Parts: sequence; structure tokens; C-alpha cells
Amino acid sequence: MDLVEVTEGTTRFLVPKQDDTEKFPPGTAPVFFNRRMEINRDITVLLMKCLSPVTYLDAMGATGVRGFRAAHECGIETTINEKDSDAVALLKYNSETYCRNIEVVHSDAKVIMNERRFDAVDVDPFGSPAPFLDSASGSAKRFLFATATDTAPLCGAHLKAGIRRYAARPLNTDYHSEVGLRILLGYALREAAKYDRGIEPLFSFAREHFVRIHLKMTNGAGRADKALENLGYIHQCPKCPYREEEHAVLPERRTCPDCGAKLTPAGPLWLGAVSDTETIRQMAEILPETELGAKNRIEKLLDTCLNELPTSTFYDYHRLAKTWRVSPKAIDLVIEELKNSGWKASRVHYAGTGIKTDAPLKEIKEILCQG
Ligand SMILES: C[S@@+](CC[C@H](N)C(=O)[O-])C[C@H]1O[C@@H](n2cnc3c(N)ncnc32)[C@H](O)[C@@H]1O
Repeated sequence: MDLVEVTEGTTRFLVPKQDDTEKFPPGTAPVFFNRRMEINRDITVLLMKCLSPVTYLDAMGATGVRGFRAAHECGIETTINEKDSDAVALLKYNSETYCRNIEVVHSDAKVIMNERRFDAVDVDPFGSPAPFLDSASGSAKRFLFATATDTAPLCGAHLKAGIRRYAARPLNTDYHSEVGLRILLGYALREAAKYDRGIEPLFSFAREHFVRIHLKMTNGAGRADKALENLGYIHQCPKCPYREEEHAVLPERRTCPDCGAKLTPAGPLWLGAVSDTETIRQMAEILPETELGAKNRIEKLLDTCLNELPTSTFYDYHRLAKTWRVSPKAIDLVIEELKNSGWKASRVHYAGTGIKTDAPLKEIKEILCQG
């Protein structure tokens, strides 16, 4: 395997030459490395600078970039695990060359997570983290982080796969990326609640081909029950833009108050806030002092997330405009007009044409349709 040195943040490490990985179908290259996930890793580094976990497990290391960055840029005592022998050889070489104070473990992620506990556990598999969240929620003392790249099952494009993996019904709709994020959060909570643990989302987001969640784990049946109060369903009308929430274990059959159609339930999923405002503020505060490669993109993302309303769905206002046969005005104008009418309204990080608001559809229609 030909290797090349890469720097991410302030951390140096070796990865297989890109021409080498391109010869292989996705997921089968000797050791996986995706430069496009830099923003995903940068955000976790930034968050860990705020959280300061004592120990960190990178449960699926590949080149070890996450673990190396946690150790080098955040000063955290780090263990990198990997089950593939080629990757473990590279991990050991990287560790000897650049970062000697790392523990490298050659094991299945589920085995190490069932045997040992770490302050923060990071699960970054190919595709879905669902098979690993049971072990991870036992292993993570304070924080659990996970990436999902199986956006088609999570967001409803592959309905049966979504139901199999997450024991939840996704929904392929305007706000499918938010449904995907909320299904993953809901699943993580159900995995934790079995062990009398709850979750508090610190920073979660959906971007391009992945969903990333960062959770604080809480302990005790009371906290698990409290977290479960955030679980429920979104009922979406298949014929018009109407939707409503239901906090429940099982969904009711409901009909659309606007057009009378039978509503489609999506869930169970997390209905609460997907991030913690104070955590985002802290991340934004220290961001300027960092040397993160994706700093500018992160600044924009944090700003949008800070202002994003915590409602569980958003409207694609271009779709609404098409439904109501009007041409869409500028998004900032629509948001301003909603606010001037006394409603809350914000942009969303999921899509450039997304709007969150507590205004009923009738009011949104009035604003979109007025000249
Ligand atoms: C998406 S890559 C990890 C990428 C890496 N965290 C990064 O940021 O570049 C997934 C890695 O998980 C490893 N893996 C898959 N299943 C595993 C398992 N059950 N236990 C440990 N490692 C596993 C694969 O060999 C692969 O290297």
C-alpha cells in the first residue's frame, strides 16, 4: 500500500494514496479515508475541546484520524480500535511515527465496547451505526458520538431497510433529512433506555450524505423516562403539506384537519431539540482560536443551528409556493414577514429553502401568496 502524509487540523498522519483506494469499490479499500468527512471530524474535535472527556474510544479507527486528532488536538487519553488487520498495521505505524501515547486495539468494536468503558465513545462505521449502539450505550460513561451514512434507509428512500435497521418508519418527504436525524436519535435513546439511561443531544446535524449525533448520556430510570417523553411520531398528510406531532409509544390513527386524508405516521423518533443551545454557543466561542480546516463552513453551520427553531419538521417553501401556484419570494423576506406577524420563524441547516415556523399553514399561505 502506497502511503501519503495528510494534515487535518494540526494533526499529521499517513493514509493510503488516493489512487490506491480508487481501485476498490466503496468500503473495500485496504484502509478507508474520506477527506470529505473533515468537517464531521472537525466538529467533533471542536466539541471535545468544550467537553474535555478524560478518555476517548475511536471504536472504528481505519487510519485512526479521529483518535489521533482527539489525542493531539484535545489532549485526551485515546484508544483506537479496528477489526481489519491492514488498518491495524497502519494505525500502529501512524502511532509510532506521530503520536506514541495512543492505545491501538485489534478487536471487534462490539467486543471492546462490551468489555470496557470510556468517557466518550465514537462509532463511525460504514453505513448504519444501529448494530453498534447497544454496546456503545453501555460503554459510553458520559458521551456517545455516532455517524450514519445510510441516509437512504434513514430518510425513507429505502423504506424496508429503514424499518429493519431502526425499528421505525421513516418518511420520504420535504424534510426527510430531519426525519432521518430524528429516527437515529430516537433509536439511540431506545438502545440506552433498556439500561436505564437517557440521552441529551448536544450537537446533531445532517449534511450531504451523512448524519452525525453527539449525545450526553444520563443515568437512572428517572432520567431515561424523562428522555423517553421526547419520543413520538410525526403524522404527515400524504395529500397536502399538513403535519402534526404526537408524543406517544404507539401512534394513533389520525386524519388531516385540512383535507380529510388519512395521515401517515413516521417514527418512533426524537421530537425534542436535536442540539443544546449553550453547547453551540461554547463551540462558536472557541472556534476562532482553532486551526480547523472547515472553520468557515462550521461557523455558518453553528450560526444556522443556533437560530434554528426546535420544531420537529420544516417546510420547503419553494414546494409550498409550487403547491399554492405562486412564485417564491426571497427566503429572508418570508421569515421576516412571519416574524412581523407575531410568529417564530428561522432558516434550517438541512436545506437552503427550508423554513421552520410555529405559524399554522393558513398563515404561511397568506404570507407566501401576498404580493
Ligand atoms: C467509515 S470507516 C471509519 C473511518 C474513520 N473513523 C475516519 O474518520 O476516517 C469504518 C471502519 O470500521 C471498521 N469496522 C467495520 N466493522 C467493524 C467492527 N465490527 N469492529 C471494528 N471495526 C470495524 C472498518 O474496517 C473501517 O476501517
